[in-house]
Amino acid sequence: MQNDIQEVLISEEEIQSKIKELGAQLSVKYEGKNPLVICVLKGAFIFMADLVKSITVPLELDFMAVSSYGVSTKSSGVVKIIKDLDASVEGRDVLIVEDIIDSGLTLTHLIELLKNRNANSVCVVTLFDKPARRAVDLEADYTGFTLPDAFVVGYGLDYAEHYRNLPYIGILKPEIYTS
Ligand SMILES: O=P(O)(O)OC[C@H]1O[C@H](OP(=O)(O)OP(=O)(O)O)[C@H](O)[C@@H]1O
Ligand code: HPA
Ligand SMILES: [Mg+2]
Repeated sequence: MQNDIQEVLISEEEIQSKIKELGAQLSVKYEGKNPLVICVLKGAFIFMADLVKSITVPLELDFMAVSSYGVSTKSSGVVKIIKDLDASVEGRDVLIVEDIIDSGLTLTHLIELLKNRNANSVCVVTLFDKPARRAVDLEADYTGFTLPDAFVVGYGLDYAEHYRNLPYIGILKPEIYTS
């Protein structure tokens, strides 16, 4: 698996220290509240698990599975809901936890959906952002790292369902997805 990586972009240590910072900021933001923290599966599962350990206010968790990439390195533009939330978001302060914002299509769709379901507030935290690839005007409220325009894997992010378990973020050798 490591042999398929051309370059490590962000190390495990850098990721863990950034998540502690984000957790501290979110703990201040949600002081006195009981946010509903939504993990956008599958990619955000590792970030969500690490992030909530650094948030000190009481919170509830829910999970939603969406997919727009399939086995491709480009968004299909169609956001498929594979698993919906268990809880109602009506009147709730919702924190969406994403691993990466690329075209922005996934999040635009989700934010719209949660607002239509009458969430009291919707805030987005993403660990990674690739602003160069945006197809719609969208910015997260909290961002961990800004990435160059390259397809990356690791720390939850996959290529054709592989590499999610790498503890760092790396760029895949081009021959892996062009062959
Ligand atoms: O800004 P966008 O261009 O919409 O891309 C970002 C989304 O794409 C990836 O999910 P994917 O569809 O690959 O599903 P996965 O999390 O199950 O891998 C990623 O985890 C984000 O949810
Ligand atoms: O760079 C990426 N890697 C993996 N999944 C993704 N989904 C959007 N962008 C990416
Ligand atoms: Mg994916």
